[in-house]
Amino acid sequence: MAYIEVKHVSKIYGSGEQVVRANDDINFEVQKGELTIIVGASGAGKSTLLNILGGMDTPTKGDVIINAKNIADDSPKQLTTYRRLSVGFVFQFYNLIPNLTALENVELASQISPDSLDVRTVMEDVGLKNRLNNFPAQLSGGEQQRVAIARAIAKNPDLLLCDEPTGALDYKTGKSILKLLQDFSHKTDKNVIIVTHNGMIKPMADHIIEIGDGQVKDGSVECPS
Ligand SMILES: Nc1ncnc2c1ncn2[C@@H]1O[C@H](COP(=O)(O)OP(=O)(O)OP(=O)(O)O)[C@@H](O)[C@H]1O
Repeated sequence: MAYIEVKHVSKIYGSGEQVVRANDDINFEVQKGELTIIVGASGAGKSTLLNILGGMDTPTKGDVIINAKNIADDSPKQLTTYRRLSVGFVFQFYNLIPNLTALENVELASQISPDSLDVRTVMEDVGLKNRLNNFPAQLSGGEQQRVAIARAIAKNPDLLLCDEPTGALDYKTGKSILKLLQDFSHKTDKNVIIVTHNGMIKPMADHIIEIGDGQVKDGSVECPS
């Protein structure tokens, strides 16, 4: 059975003449341990889909089966538990807490998970063992994104969702961030899903899902490993 099954998912915002079909009958499967990227033009519905997968939004219609459980049926309380225990998030602009050090930012997230990883080991894995006591403003963009990734990984989530994680970074720094995400997925057999405009990511993916006008396009491919 696939780790993720998205079946006939639609998300409709507004009503009457103001209706926006952000996702319009989306269907795909993702196998365990895959690094998946979701690509598509601006407004295609990528972030909406990522938010639904992460339990931050609910579909208007359809099933979102993650690890054999349909989160589309979940109550808000169940979704809170799902987000807390099963999902890590990485965003374009890091979203670190400015008055906490890099280490404290990661510790804070690890404290909400009963299955968290050793924070100092995670910081070392992302190449930041010498920057533990720096505040976000003292770190480069790439380093701040490493802290954000460490924060997401330290929770030990089954699913790591990234919305344009390299959007604010130069090519070389972006590539090193992607390698980090790829390593996480392949070494731990966990799922990473990256929403992006960045074509550079395509060769690193195990699975590419192309979205256009709220629908999965035929170009979507499962990449041979
Ligand atoms: N909360 C909302 N209320 C109304 N419309 C929304 C809402 N969220 C998204 N939309 C609309 O849904 C459509 C898809 O938006 P979405 O953010 O998912 O696209 P995207 O592919 O992630 O775009 P981008 O690459 O520019 O971030 C857009 O037309 C957007 O305006």
